[in-house]
Amino acid sequence: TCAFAGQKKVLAAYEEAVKCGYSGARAGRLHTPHGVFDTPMFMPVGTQATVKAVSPRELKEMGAQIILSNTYHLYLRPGTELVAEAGGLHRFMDWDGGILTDSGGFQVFSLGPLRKITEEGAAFRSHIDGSTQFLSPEIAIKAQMNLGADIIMAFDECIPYPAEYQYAKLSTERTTRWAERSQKAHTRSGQALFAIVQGGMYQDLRRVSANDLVSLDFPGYGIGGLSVGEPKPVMYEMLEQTVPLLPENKPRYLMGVGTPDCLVEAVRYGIDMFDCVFPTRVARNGTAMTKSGRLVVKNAAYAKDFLPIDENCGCYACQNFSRAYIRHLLKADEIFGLRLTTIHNLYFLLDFTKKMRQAILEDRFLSFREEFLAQYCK
Ligand SMILES: CCOC(=O)Nc1nc2cc3nc(NC)[nH]c3cc2c(=O)[nH]1
Ligand SMILES: [Zn+2]
Repeated sequence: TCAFAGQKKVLAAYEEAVKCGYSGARAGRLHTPHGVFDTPMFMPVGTQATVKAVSPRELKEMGAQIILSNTYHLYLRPGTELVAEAGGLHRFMDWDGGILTDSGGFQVFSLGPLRKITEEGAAFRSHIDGSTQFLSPEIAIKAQMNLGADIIMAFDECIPYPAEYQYAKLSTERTTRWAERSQKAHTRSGQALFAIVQGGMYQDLRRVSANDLVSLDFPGYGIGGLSVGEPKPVMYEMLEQTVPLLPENKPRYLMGVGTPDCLVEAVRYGIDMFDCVFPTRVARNGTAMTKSGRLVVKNAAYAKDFLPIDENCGCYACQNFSRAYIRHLLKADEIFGLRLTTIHNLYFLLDFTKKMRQAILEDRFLSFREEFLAQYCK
């Protein structure tokens, strides 16, 4: 079950609100078998059943609520039946918070050398051992039921960017048929199946995709096919076309996003949930996220900088270590260096979503957004 109680601020006069630039931002509570979680929320990505370089205890400590794991990877290695025998993904990785698994759709199309997509599903070669593999809605849902995540995703095709209108149309219609097959294959109660809106960068296809999936009645909706290289204004335009068509009392999850500037814009359009590998990935090459932009702590400029990455940051790295120390560890290829930059970046994004939630609840989200964007350079 996944009930969403959006605490959307009730506005006296909607028209009045629109004039003053009222946004669709809302602060909600997501109910799952592993707890009730606040939105807007950022979900750390733990592709292979671990959020790289940090422990479940550290994730808890920094305020992570729901984490993401990739079905495609776990299906290939160690196998989703094995995880089921181990007691499911929560037990396997010792995480008692929420878990969301993706259907493997995106990875198949972006990772493995793709073989062929048919009505039945997608044939591809494993990026691990080159073996020929096949994923379909039924196989992807069975794999996710084996993993036992709280929220699972319908099998979809993330349309590449750019794509011809005709291809986007056919693919989106197929994703809707796959969503229906995912629904029929999903027999595990207590687990929420989200559909994924596609439509490429075409307004009309986005609206058709959203309306068709809403009429199939899912407990939540992912917005896919974005953050695939399109200009940000195009992504925002697709959000503007899609989000208003989704039920207000259900969670909206924008996949693969992103940087703080994208998060604050997407929240303005009414997005509740985000995931992105960016904070953990850039951390591993020594880049820290701050409210004024990125800080490459590996740079020589910080060799004798004995201040923390961010003096106002409450994370373990900023409370105890200097830029000079972290730079030294990174230069010396010490694993602890990557752990500190990862802890900081995850904390930064988790704290940022907390600040957005607070701003929404206190009806000052638009000024929060203005102030943040004025200071943050991409
Ligand atoms: C997380 C649930 O995802 C799925 O099951 N399919 C899917 N995943 C995506 C992941 C994405 N990451 C990015 N940018 C980094 N864009 C994405 C799109 C999809 C998608 O359309 N469909
Ligand atoms: Zn920090």
